[in-house]
Amino acid sequence: MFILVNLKAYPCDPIEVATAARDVAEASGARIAVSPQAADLARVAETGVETWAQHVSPNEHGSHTGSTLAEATADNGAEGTLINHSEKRLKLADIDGSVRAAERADLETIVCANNPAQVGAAAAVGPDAVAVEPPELIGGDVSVATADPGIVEDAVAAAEAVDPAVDVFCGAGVSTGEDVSTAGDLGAAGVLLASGVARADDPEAVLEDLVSGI
Ligand SMILES: O=C(CO)COP(=O)(O)O
Repeated sequence: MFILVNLKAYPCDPIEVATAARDVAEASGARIAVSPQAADLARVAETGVETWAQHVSPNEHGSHTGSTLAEATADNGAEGTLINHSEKRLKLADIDGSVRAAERADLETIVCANNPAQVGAAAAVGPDAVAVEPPELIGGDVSVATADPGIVEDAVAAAEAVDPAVDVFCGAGVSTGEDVSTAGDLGAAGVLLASGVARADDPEAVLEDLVSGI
């Protein structure tokens, strides 16, 4: 199980979380990545933790003010990127363009989706993985795998029907090792989470509990 911690725009210290994630990953052997704000990519990557972007733009080099270039993201230490997060929705053509941009820059990709139908569409674009995150459960206290196990199973089936090589993640409300374990039992290859770590008093303790569920 891959654990990806999305820091969103939470007011946490990205280096404190990155250092904790690096240490827990090293001690446990678990794969843990941290996805900070674009401006923090380089200093998060310098901690040695696996670093992911929250988004890359579909465009190439050129006159694209305000874009997040995949190549610049990779040059600043990112190894992968989320695309189409529920809080950063894209049109289908732009999801495709962002996946292609990430491929050019050798970034691993997870395309997010609200439900199993969108998971099928996202898988068709050819990312490394897709993630189902019901928007109504994001930021809440109940894990998607507990609140709606069927949506995880249906997402796994939807991706499998399109492209069995595409891994399926789930996210929303994940905060404990038991949540990780339940997600794995439903067929998820990993979890995305944010508030459970980014808003925790002791992020390292939460991460240690999370890896106990792998
Ligand atoms: O959006 C998410 C991860 O990308 C999930 O957020 P929460 O873990 O805060 O529910």
